[in-house]
Amino acid sequence: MEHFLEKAKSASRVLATLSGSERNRILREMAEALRANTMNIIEANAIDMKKADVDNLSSSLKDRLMLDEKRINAMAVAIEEIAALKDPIGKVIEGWITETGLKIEKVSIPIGMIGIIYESRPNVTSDTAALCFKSSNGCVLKGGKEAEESNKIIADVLQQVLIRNDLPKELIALLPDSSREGVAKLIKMDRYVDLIVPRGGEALIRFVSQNASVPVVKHDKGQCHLYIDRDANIEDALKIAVNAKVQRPSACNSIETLLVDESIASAVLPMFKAVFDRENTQLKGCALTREIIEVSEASDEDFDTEYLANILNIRVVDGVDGAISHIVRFGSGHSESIITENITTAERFMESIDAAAVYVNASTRFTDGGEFGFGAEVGISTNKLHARGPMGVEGLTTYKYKVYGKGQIR
Ligand SMILES: NC(=O)C1=CN([C@@H]2O[C@H](COP(=O)(O)OP(=O)(O)OC[C@H]3O[C@@H](n4cnc5c(N)ncnc54)[C@H](OP(=O)(O)O)[C@@H]3O)[C@@H](O)[C@H]2O)C=CC1
Ligand SMILES: N[C@@H](CCC(=O)OP(=O)(O)O)C(=O)O
Repeated sequence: MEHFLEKAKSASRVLATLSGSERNRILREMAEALRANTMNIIEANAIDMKKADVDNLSSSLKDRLMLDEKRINAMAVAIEEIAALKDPIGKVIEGWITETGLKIEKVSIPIGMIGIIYESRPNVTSDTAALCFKSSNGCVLKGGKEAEESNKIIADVLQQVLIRNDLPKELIALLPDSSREGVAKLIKMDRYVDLIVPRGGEALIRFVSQNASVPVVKHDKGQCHLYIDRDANIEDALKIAVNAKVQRPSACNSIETLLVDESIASAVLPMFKAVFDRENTQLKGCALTREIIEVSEASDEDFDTEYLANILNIRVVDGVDGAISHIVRFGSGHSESIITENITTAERFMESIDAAAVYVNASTRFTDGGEFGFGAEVGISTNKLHARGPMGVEGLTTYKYKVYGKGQIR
């Protein structure tokens, strides 16, 4: 492992010799290579999917894992969008001249070597590789075990492009030992790895936070909420609630709980039940909810559960403050939304909620690198430092001060 990481780290230094336009050209080649290998990728993915069937994996896991022509094309488009972004490296963020006449420039630079541990979602392999390459970072990727064959072929296709361009293939590397022991070693290799991004469920985040000596940017689970205020436009609220739960329940940015202002609960809950029944959503409710509509009981454990499935809790709360209290207790700092036409209430929610993305009158499903205009994302950072929310190329940079003198001494 150490030898492999040493090689990968020294490979990452080669990136400093490439101009932004060269990196973009190579990225566009990577996109084309993915398209050209569509059938090979689908074949490799079929092996993973067959194993997923044999192992009886959940429908949300299979939905994340599955690749078809459309999804592979979307991966290629994401790389092209990343290529089209402004170069995040070498940007003078600020510049000034001090009293002593020193010219100081704060300039963006790559972080170096990034280790990314993620779920069984093969598009993350090409998305993160492309984001790292664009921002001149080397990367070591460790995807979920269920996606092994898909990840291998995607990484291989991208590496072949590097080789054709006389670049070391280790710039985009899969962790050779993908076992839990391999992860345990990786997160302690601070000599070679500059940042670890764990993207996944609670067990992964806990393990990495407790054991890493490399700095970590957590991409934790999404325990997301939608609050329907007394001043909500109910037509919008119904549409947004359905989208935030049903469009892709397996995604971390989908909601798990609907919070409803008690002053409108008896009028609106039957409407929410009707729309969710049409979507076959399994509803669970608090005691007040169950006085109004017929649903099964939601316990505190349910309010703390990320279903990643078409299941939704409903809780009646005492206005915006009740919603904020619930979110403070159960939220995971990912994405939260309020539906209201009242600007004061909207602002109160915006200012009080401590999450990576806080929405007014929109679906939490928008917390996504592509939707934010970043081309793709390494993931949704639930950290406050160093990056927050969809982590794109900007989140993969740091800076240094370049100080130009004319013989000054202090
Ligand atoms: N914030 C964000 O950006 C995102 C968050 N998520 C969250 O991820 C979860 C869904 O992913 P899920 O399928 O459960 O993924 P897991 O958390 O089970 O797995 C993700 C990765 O972590 C590894 N892993 C898991 N547990 C450990 C551990 N204890 N020690 C070392 N490595 C570990 C897995 O390896 P292996 O497979 O080899 O066991 C895999 O590579 C949801 O909670 C979702 O909200 C998902 C996507 C984005
Ligand atoms: N980029 C994603 C968000 C990340 C995410 O949810 O990942 P996952 O939990 O693996 O489905 C999207 O909304 O498309």
